[in-house]
Amino acid sequence: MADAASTNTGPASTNTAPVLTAEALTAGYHGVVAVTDVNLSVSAGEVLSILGPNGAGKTTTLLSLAGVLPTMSGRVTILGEPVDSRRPYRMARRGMRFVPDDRGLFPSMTVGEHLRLARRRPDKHREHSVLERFPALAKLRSRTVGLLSGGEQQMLAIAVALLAEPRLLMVDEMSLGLAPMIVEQMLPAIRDLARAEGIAVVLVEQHVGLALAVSDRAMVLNHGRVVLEGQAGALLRERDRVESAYFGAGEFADEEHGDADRPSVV
Ligand SMILES: Nc1ncnc2c1ncn2[C@@H]1O[C@H](COP(=O)(O)OP(=O)(O)OP(=O)(O)O)[C@@H](O)[C@H]1O
Repeated sequence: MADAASTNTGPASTNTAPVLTAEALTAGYHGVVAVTDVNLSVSAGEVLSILGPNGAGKTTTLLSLAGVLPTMSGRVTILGEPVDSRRPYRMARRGMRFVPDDRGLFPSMTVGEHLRLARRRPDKHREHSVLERFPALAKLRSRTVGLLSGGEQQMLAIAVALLAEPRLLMVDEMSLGLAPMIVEQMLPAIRDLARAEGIAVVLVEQHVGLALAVSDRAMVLNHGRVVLEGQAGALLRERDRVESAYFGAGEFADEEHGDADRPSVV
């Protein structure tokens, strides 16, 4: 983690026009609000992490940003165009890739078939440069996806998204069920590609410390609202503020639960 943090110096070549914006985004299910008043902007080459405890509204936010879940109010744009949940193909053509927490792969297809389908152009160099980041995948081309481990499937899902040369990559809980060692390899790999290729990245993550180490900015959601946001490096140094945002200031600082009992999230 220290390595990832030490290289967290901001995107190499940030194009300042935002790739993704949300203004006063409110979203939910069956008329019940789950997240409200989310405002954000992500530029090319920038990594934003959306953090927060279970049920905070992270996935709901990401689904709305990706156009999978229609917004109840507010506005989301990708490359200056309003997101239209009725036209997912158009959003994909514009370079949006969304990796859901169930990875969205076809269990009966092989790794190689996924990689071939994902390439926008018959460009072997692209495949090599993506697979260099995930060397374990290169040896598994003929393996059926249903027989891959969870970590291997996650690597494939990310590789498939990256092969399409996205302008915007959104990943929901990449670390779900993965060994910490794999997460420690994959998150910096995504950050490096984002920097090198100017991809705007939004991560929903439970590994708070690692997410902050690879991100440029982060926001913490709690009970459907943004309760803390800022530069990731600064938040990494101010873990008390992040923990307060997770647990609510003072919630654990009473007689029964001293600060020492408060679980660490960073
Ligand atoms: N399909 C759904 N129908 C109704 N309510 C839902 C649905 N999905 C999520 N919710 C509710 O919306 C709220 C936010 O859930 P969301 O999944 O966005 O949280 P999260 O921060 O991603 O949580 P976790 O870290 O546990 O995945 C929760 O109260 C949840 O119960």
